[in-house]
Amino acid sequence: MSGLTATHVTVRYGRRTVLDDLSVGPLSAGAVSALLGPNGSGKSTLLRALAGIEPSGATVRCGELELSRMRLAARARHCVYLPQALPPPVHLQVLESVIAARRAAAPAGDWEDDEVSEALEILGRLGVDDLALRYMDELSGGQRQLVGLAQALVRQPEILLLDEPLSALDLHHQFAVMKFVRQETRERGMVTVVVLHDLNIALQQADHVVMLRRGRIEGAGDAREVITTPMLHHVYGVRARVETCSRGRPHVVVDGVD
Ligand SMILES: Nc1ncnc2c1ncn2[C@@H]1O[C@H](COP(=O)(O)OP(=O)(O)OP(=O)(O)O)[C@@H](O)[C@H]1O
Repeated sequence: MSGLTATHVTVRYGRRTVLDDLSVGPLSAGAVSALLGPNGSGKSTLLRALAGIEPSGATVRCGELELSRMRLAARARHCVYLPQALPPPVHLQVLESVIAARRAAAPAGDWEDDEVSEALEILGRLGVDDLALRYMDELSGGQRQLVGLAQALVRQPEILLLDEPLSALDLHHQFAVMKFVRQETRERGMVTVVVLHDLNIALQQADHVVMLRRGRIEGAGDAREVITTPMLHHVYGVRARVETCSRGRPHVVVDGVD
């Protein structure tokens, strides 16, 4: 499957136009693309427009799939969106909730026989299989975020849209989750788009970045080419350097704000 492309993305909230005729992509299959930018720059709005849950008039295509012509339920079978704010937890065991997500993705009568082992495997790869029999409404914020990721990944979408999936996670889980998401993206040839605030994670983990500012795309491409001193000043209003650490990896160091 080739990449995801969206053209003519226009979103208005009341009289305010937040995204004005934006074009994004192609965002490659088998690659992780990161949406970056300051608070309020339009990252979540763009992600919701890609998912089809924010009316935008956009044409959204992925390979042969004309997503913008599909009804939401059909679109959701190809494209899984994990919102920034997860819905309030229900009184379900973690394992039940992951299996329910898997079932929601499959047409009735087409359920997997081994859905318990599949759900446990995903939970295990996220390092939370020990939570399988705990109840969702008794989990911490970070644990809920990890289970939300398991629910998204178990649906095996062609397109995975994650809005700040690391926001509640500790250092270990931030890296473990990005590693897992990268592996799954490559192995399954998914198009993965993830909203991130941590530019160092984007530099290390994203194959492609899109930098937004006030609803406009200021740069798109390889993270090292987009995340530069002038760009950081222009977009975030910070005085910053992109240093190379002792292992040869780029790292953003902020010296001050304007
Ligand atoms: N439901 C809404 N009604 C009105 N305005 C909204 C709504 N949702 C978002 N906005 C506005 O649209 C703009 C873009 O918001 P969006 O949530 O897409 O930004 P963001 O880049 O994801 O921000 P953050 O990093 O803070 O999550 C902001 O100015 C925001 O106030």
